[in-house]
Amino acid sequence: MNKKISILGAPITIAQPNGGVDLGPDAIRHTGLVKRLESLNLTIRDYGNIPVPNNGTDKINPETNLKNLEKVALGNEMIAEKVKEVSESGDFPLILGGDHSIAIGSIAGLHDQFKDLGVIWYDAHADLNSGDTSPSGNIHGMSLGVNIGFGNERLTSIRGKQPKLKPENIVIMGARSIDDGEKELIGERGIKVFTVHDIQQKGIEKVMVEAINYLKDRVDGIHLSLDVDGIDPAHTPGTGTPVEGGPSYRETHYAMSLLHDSNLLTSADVVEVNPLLDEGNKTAEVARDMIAAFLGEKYK
Ligand SMILES: NC(=[NH2+])NCCC[C@H](N)C(=O)O
Ligand SMILES: [Mn+2]
Ligand SMILES: [Mn+2]
Repeated sequence: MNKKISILGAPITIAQPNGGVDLGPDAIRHTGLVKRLESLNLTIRDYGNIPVPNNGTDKINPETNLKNLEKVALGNEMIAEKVKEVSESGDFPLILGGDHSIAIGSIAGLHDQFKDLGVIWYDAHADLNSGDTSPSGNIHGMSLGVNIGFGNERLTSIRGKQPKLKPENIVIMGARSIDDGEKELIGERGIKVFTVHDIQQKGIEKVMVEAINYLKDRVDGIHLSLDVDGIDPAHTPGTGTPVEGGPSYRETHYAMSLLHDSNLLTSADVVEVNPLLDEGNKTAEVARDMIAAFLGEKYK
């Protein structure tokens, strides 16, 4: 495992409607993240927060069915630049959101270095909408779609027009709220999805091991995109689009630990922590614990 970790705050909030996700990176820092990671013998550099534009509107553009397209694109261009820089310096990029649109920038920034990046998208949602299929116009529900080259060109062309991910390099895990248009795309492109029913049936260990085995021979690194709403809202109430029935803290923690042990993890983003919707700072604390788990913390 890479021992040098670079933290980037990516506080985009205008790709979804709830104020407060912009405070996510600092809420996670306030849990003592850096100390906790230093105790794992990791070297941590914290670059602070990228000054993304966050003055948006809640109006949907009737032509595109998107909200705040230009500003979300600008913010993601800034994120992509910074992620590219950090990743090329040889550090492990750890990007703290911010809403899940930030994965447009983070993955675009990794693309120069990782031409066959694998992604584990741990999320209640698939985030495979586009303006044509979105029920909300919220770009945070479109970021995985954008990364496979699907959706508005202003977003898919960030750092070059080529798709940043191959559909067969993606595993979605924990899904339990997938829109009809997303289901179609999953079928068409053959994207691997483990829903919460698969987790229930096989157990989290089998699911994670299957995911790793599925990816390991075709990718040159694995990026984890951890949406905290992937975890059951009993543990992560501070998030804008919670969905009942998710994997528990314990299951997720074990999954993160297995992912660490695969030795394939090369970067991660942790998104959708909204301290204004939280109970105390509970959700950020869970985020910190999951980060520690995928960076190698063990119980004994
Ligand atoms: N990253 C997220 N929390 N996404 C939620 C997306 C919800 C819904 N599928 C939408 O597209 O509007
Ligand atoms: Mn989600
Ligand atoms: Mn998401």
